[in-house]
Amino acid sequence: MSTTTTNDVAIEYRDICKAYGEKSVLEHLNLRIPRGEFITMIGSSGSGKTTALKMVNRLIEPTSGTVLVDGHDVRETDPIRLRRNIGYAIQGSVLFPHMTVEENISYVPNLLNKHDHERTRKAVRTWMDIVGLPCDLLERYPSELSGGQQQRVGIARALAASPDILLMDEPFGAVDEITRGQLQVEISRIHRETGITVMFVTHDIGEALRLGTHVLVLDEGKVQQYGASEEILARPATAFVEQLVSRQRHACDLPEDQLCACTHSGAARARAALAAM
Ligand SMILES: Nc1ncnc2c1ncn2[C@@H]1O[C@H](COP(=O)(O)OP(=O)(O)OP(=O)(O)O)[C@@H](O)[C@H]1O
Repeated sequence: MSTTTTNDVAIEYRDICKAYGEKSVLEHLNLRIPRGEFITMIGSSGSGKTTALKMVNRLIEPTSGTVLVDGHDVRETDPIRLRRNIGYAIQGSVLFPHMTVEENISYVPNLLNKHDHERTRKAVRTWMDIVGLPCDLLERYPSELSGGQQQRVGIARALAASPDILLMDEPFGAVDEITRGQLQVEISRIHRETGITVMFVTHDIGEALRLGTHVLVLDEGKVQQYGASEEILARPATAFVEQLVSRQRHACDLPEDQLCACTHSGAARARAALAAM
């Protein structure tokens, strides 16, 4: 039985349903995300991942049910205050085009530290370092950066106000494989070092299994499985999850019959597969 108390829970979905007109998009989503977890969300296109993510910072409201952040119903929290504590990074560049890199990253910290610009100046340089960007890019405009650099600036901007929660919607979808690998390493390190709670939407099952402390698999608005990567690989709960992970297993050259068995050796093989990724 879980010993997680309400205080340890960063985000909670309580019986969330969402419909657009007649179309049901999320059905009775119940999920508790403990502080400091890195949740990856994966599923077919249109399965409700972005919808679920955007409910945390109130960009989307549920049709019924309650979303809690730090134990508080988000509907009762001022959206501006709520969003200051929640970083948000999405695919592609969403930087302000008319602002330099420094102005982009310091935008929210400047709102928060109105009188202490030196503190913000130092924080921006620290975040540049953390996301692996040289400070000589600070005076450039977004159009003068590569896609990977823009993505890193977007992550630095999302993190710059030191939020407790980071929402990422396919943040590495628009970059090449090498940059993607580097960004994955960096976001893992940032998560380890800051203890931030991360929700991360991806279409890449390898990325979901590699980055997530827990993986949420959605299909047609319903949770198919929620568990650690080893668990998902070793014991897929539904045919949908089985199909999703089978290609990953082939990539790792693991015998499916052994992975599917509910045995310790299955989990050990799954761990070995993850370590080899
Ligand atoms: N504002 C809207 N009005 C009507 N339907 C919407 C709206 N926003 C999303 N939808 C629909 O809700 C469903 C879920 O969308 P959502 O973006 O949450 O899915 P997703 O799992 O993130 O998809 P993808 O992986 O393709 O990004 C889709 O069928 C989508 O077309």
